[in-house]
Amino acid sequence: MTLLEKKLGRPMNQGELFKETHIVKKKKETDQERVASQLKWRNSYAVSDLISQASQSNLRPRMLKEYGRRLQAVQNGGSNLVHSCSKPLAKVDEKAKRMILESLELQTYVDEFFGSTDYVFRLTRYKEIQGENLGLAGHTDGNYLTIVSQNGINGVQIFNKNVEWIDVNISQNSCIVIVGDALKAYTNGRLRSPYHRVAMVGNKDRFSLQLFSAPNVFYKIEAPKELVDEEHPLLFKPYDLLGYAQYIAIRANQGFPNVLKSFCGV
Ligand SMILES: O=C(O)CCC(=O)C(=O)O
Ligand SMILES: [Fe+2]
Repeated sequence: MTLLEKKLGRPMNQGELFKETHIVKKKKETDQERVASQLKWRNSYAVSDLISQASQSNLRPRMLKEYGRRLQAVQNGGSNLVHSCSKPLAKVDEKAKRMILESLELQTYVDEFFGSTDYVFRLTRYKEIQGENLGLAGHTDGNYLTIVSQNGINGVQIFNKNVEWIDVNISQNSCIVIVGDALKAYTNGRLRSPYHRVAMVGNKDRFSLQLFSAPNVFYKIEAPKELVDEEHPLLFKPYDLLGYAQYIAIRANQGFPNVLKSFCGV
């Protein structure tokens, strides 16, 4: 149970779920405040939150149980809203992953890859604030793929090679597919995980749905031998997501682009 659920004495309903992931930024924050508020915000449903909280303390068994309970609820259709919102994103996720594996001629790994994958679905509301409003600071995702769907309000920005933040502008019915560090490592760097953030500039609230697919926390993330040769030497030592999340948690945030390389780069 989350703290709010403990207080309520029952699981949260959808409205409360939205509130819990609600980001409000009223003033320019110091770095310390930003990290603190991000950690507060991240106290929701992302697998990385769960792992980082879990790995930091004796919360682990309870958090994992809670995580299991929520996944079960979604799988059982226990929450129609969550189920109906996440299903189309799951389809995109599956299609994208199949295309990626096929394009790298890794068809024989499809079962193992999908079999080792866990999913977390998250709903986030970014509140409209006049002026500067950084909804989520720069980071790379640690998982395989993140599928983002939004209510027509753009906000995601990608950091490009020219050291500029580029807006990701998509049409109302499209979604964004973000490659995470686990897929970068698995593909031995064939796919890159972009450094990105959420910056709100408009005057409307932004609602975003995110489906995170990730290797289960103990799965050894290792590039298949087919992707490693003289021309493509192994870039990352095998690792698991739990270790990676612990590494990031110790550093308090994910705020630098080459965190994967610094963690397990060869
Ligand atoms: O809310 C969004 O649009 C993207 C969020 C994101 O980048 C993340 O949660 O890792
Ligand atoms: Fe992200």
